[in-house]
Amino acid sequence: MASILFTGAGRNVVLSSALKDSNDDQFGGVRKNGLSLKKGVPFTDRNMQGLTITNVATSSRPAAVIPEPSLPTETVKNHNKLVAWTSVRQERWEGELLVHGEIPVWLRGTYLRNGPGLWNIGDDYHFRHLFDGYATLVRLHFNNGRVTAAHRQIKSEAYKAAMKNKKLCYREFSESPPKPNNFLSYVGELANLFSGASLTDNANTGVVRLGDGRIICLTETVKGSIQIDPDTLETIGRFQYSDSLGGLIHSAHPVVTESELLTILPDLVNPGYRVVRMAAGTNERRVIGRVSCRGGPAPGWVHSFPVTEHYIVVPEMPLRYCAQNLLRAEPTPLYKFQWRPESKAFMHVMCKSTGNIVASVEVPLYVTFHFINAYEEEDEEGRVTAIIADCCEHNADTSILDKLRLHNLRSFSPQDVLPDARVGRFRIPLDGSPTGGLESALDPDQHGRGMDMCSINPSFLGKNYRYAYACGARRPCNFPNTLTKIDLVEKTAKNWHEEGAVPSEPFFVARPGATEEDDGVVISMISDKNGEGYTVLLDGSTFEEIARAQFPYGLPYGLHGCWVPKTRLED
Ligand SMILES: CC(=O)/C=C/C=C(C)/C=C/C1=C(C)CCCC1(C)C
Ligand SMILES: CC(/C=C/C=O)=C\C=C\C=O
Ligand SMILES: [Fe+2]
Repeated sequence: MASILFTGAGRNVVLSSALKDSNDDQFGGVRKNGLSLKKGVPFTDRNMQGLTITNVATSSRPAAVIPEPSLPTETVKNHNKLVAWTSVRQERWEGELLVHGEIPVWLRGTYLRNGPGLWNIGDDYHFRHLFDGYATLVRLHFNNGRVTAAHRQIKSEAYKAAMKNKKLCYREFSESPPKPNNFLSYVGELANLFSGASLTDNANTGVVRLGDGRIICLTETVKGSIQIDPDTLETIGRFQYSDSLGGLIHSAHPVVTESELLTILPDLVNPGYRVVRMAAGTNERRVIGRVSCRGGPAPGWVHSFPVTEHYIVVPEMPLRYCAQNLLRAEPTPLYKFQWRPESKAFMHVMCKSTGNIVASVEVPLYVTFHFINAYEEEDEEGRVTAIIADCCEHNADTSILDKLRLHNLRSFSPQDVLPDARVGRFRIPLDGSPTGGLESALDPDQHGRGMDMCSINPSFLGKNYRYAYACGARRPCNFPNTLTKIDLVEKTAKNWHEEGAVPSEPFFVARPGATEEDDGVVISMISDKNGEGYTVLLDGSTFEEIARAQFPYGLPYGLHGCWVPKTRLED
């Protein structure tokens, strides 16, 4: 085992790198024939981009051993370049991060982030779209003002098959294995699609902590629900639903509380949506209710959905699944979807306890991936008159999907090509009115007309709330490049920005005992323009930076995270 000593302000950080072939890793191994790391180089130097490492451990003792690890040649080109859209494959990496500023001592626990961090299969196959990449977990563990980090690939069947066979083996978001060349194999392929056998289980979108403590990584295919160990980031295995509900696809973002998981299963055969509940401690989903589509011919894409205290809102977006596109091997402009404005847009409201639909209204056309939150609006007598549901809304323009192609993201032109987005606020009346409203909750210029990747204080889930955190824009840009705190009452935003950097979803963690909604910190991981990576902590209230912790190499962009509080047992 070799170690790299990194010295920084008042603390020694040792990255011990096992530069042997690892027995527990059937795919990896350190790549050879690359650059050598200079002895004694502090880790703020740009020296470890794009590493493929099998095993790294940390140590807090001062180390004298200075290794010369080999880096892959391709890492050279990442120097001085944003690494957000570059594959960084880590079969396993762990290390303590150098902290600047002060991490509050009350912040004790683990932030896990999932996302597509590997967009190639060897040298020959390169994915096209951000959402295609193989799932990559990053872990930040906060304890007593210190941060340790880890980084590891999820071993889905899709990932293992790709690494073993050196080719794409399952249907990913935008890509499918090559088309069969004769009728018989085409029929087989059809059967594989409808049985789900050819769909990916690459759980690259989110990670949730169930009420019973199990950690599940998710994508939009039901089979892509994978349990991981939050301490080691090891893949435990597929999360098996014990019910017989079937279903091939579900929302990438279930709503998870201490007692249950709620999710939506779109029904492509008989267009509609099944809303299901899985109680904590079980693997069994039970149907709460079903709602049929009002437009057609297929359900709208449900990447996420909002809930209030008593209701589940089922969005029916005019960006709909498309059976023909699902069958195609080659990508279409909207991938597996189709924009059907003539089919209109709807919002359905289902009662959580009965499954009854209490409202189903037509709303203006919209495009969203992420709902922020929802709540019940009451009159003076306390009667619920409407549901307010907020989302990151892309002005009913599907072009954002194309902008998330890797080619576009990697084009570092100063052109302002990120389409405008806003906080879209739906008002869904519960008085039987046939239509609902959709307006901007604040002037989108407050957040640079960019808006996505949101979080709230989880204690305000489903309740009247004031603050949302998200990624916004400092123009010109081709991707959201700020962190923004939205005040929905004052209709203002506070913005954090560092030139050339791409921040990931700001994640709010409340201070234990807090009484104010914004009393806590916001965590984000940043890929900066120099090819480096760090995590930043902002004060949830002032939105000022309070600390940053530097990674020894740049991180690929990641999507969504969750918080695993430190348990008493760990004290
Ligand atoms: C990363 C992200 O936000 C979304 C990922 C979505 C995926 C992987 C969707 C995959 C699908 C298939 C492989 C076939 C069926 C349709 C669909 C759910 C889009
Ligand atoms: C990263 C993203 C949209 C950015 C646009 O402004 C959407 C991610 C969706 C999946 O989680
Ligand atoms: Fe998402």
